[in-house]
Amino acid sequence: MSTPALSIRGLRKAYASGTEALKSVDLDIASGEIFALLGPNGAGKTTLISIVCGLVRATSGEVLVEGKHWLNDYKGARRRIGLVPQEMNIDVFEPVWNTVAFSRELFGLPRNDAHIEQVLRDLTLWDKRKNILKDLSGGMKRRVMIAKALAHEPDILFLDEPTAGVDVELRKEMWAMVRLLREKGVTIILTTHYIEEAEEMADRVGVINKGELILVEEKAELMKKLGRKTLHLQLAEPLSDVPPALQDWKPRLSDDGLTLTYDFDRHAERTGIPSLLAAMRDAGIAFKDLDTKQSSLEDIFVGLIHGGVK
Ligand SMILES: Nc1ncnc2c1ncn2[C@@H]1O[C@H](COP(=O)(O)OP(=O)(O)OP(=O)(O)O)[C@@H](O)[C@H]1O
Repeated sequence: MSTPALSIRGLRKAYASGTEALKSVDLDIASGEIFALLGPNGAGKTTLISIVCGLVRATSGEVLVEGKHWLNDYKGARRRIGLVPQEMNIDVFEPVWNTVAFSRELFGLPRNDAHIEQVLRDLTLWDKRKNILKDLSGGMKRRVMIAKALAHEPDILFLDEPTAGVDVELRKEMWAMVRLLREKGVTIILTTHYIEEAEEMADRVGVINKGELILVEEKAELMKKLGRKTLHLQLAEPLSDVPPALQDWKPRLSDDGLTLTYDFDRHAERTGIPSLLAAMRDAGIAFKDLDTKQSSLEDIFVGLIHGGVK
């Protein structure tokens, strides 16, 4: 395997308050991949990013950027990384061009107007380069944040909850933007609460909970391995409750009493469907229609956080 863009080994962080935000995390990120780090509030996502970006000091463990030990080459490693933080850290009275170009200067790099122009063009901000940030839409301001993080030509880009609180249209626009960046060879690590975002974009998904990386998996593999299906039965007559005869299958009844939903493992030898249908027939419960649906990554995620990996 070629050298990972990023290697994290035994990373631990205990804050002075005593909170163990990270408990020995190991993770390799391949060059050019989009990796989504999923986790509930307080799972340790921001702490992980902050350590890799040099904003927070780890209690122990190591971080290698393109095979180089981070601590031996802090400046070099940091230059390879761009960070788009959750909070917008921009001066709203500055023009777009200055904001982005200044970010590059902060890394002590020589001026490179051609690169800044390319970044602004890629992010469709070129026409707005002279506008002050205050006059831009929310979506454009977010793009300026990305442009700032790309100004010093990093190979790895961290996006900390890139679409938190934005509308659906803007979220889709951001996704398109991230894909374009990947096509240009940037390795992307994003944290998100939105399962849909990971499902839509990531090559691999990591699930972090209470400071522990409980799962790292190819997204497609994850869906296949843990994917459960749901059977929906449209009943001929409404039920007021799930009848005792069906309790073994733990089906859920919709509020209107007209739909029974049953989760099953499509890889299991016995899905439980024939016996459920037989029990319904014996109990005199007729249905008009039935269909099955693949569980989403969201269902898998909720199952992992609350029930552990089976
Ligand atoms: N500076 C700090 N001092 C003390 N505890 C902290 C500090 N920063 C974070 N924590 C704690 O560490 C844990 C992990 O927090 P972190 O912000 O990394 O989680 P997160 O997954 O990014 O959460 P969110 O999705 O809400 O941003 C939490 O329990 C949090 O309260």
